[in-house]
Amino acid sequence: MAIEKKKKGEDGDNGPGEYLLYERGTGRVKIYTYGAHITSFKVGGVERTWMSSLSTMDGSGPMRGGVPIAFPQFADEGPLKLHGFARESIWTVKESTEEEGIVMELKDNQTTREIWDFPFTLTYTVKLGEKGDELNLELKVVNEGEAEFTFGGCLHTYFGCEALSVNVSGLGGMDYIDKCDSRKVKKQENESFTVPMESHRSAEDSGKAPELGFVDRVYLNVPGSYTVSDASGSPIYCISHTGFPDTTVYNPFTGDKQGPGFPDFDDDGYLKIICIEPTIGEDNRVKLGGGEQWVGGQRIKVVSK
Ligand SMILES: O=P(O)(O)OC[C@H]1O[C@H](O)[C@H](O)[C@@H](O)[C@@H]1O
Repeated sequence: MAIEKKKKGEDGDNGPGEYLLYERGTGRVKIYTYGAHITSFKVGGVERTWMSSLSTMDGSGPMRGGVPIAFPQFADEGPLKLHGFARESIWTVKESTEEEGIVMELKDNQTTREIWDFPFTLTYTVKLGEKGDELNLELKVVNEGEAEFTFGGCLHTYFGCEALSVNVSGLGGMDYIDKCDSRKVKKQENESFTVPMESHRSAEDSGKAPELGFVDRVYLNVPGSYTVSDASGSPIYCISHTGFPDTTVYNPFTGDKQGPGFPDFDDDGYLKIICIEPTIGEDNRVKLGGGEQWVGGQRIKVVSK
């Protein structure tokens, strides 16, 4: 099989609807039409993303893990529901071939118009490289109307890893909004970033003692090229993005994951993931005139076996 389309419930699947399994080389991707949400990316049989075992899977809300798509709003940076509606919409499969990948589309409809009154087409292309160890994600936004609109968003990629021992390089010298510290703008001095040592949710924000480890940062105007390495310095993922101005780095660590906003996050989930999300944050929202288009993408190369 190169690509197989599966119906809701087929093969005992407990997910929110139709899904596709896509294989190329040693790579394998599982993606639902609900949210155009990738819930699995394996290379050589090893899972490289992560899904929470507590995730909603019945289509009644966003799924926790994999690669959710946020559009037309990033996080709570605007009037819409957290991360907008794209991750909870049903997309249409436009194309699915081994070489060209899977192309899914979302157009405005009555539901989206009630939330955000603009005509648009989103096209999401998910393509494995020939060997299967590289995954290319591309999101295209077209303004199908005449009036200008602005949008934010992200590809909220959850990378599976030993979160407490990895290093992320490529963020040194960057300014970031520390969402765990009253959105203060700070500069990352070190070239290399590790989860537990540098960051904490401030007492001011949580109302509790600072929690070592909670990371929720939006790095601004980044070049967008990162390497996630293990404790011995061996690279695990080489990641780059285009089009998106910002990068969010996110790991909820202990404590807040069990708060009202995180009932779907495994208790030990923070040990297993780091999110590195190509982002269009509040200050860099994209303006699209009638008929104009915008394209952004993330490239993930899996380096470790
Ligand atoms: O809980 P979710 O809606 O999936 O959002 C998860 C997270 O997404 C981004 O990383 C934001 O920066 C976080 O502030 C938010 O908590």
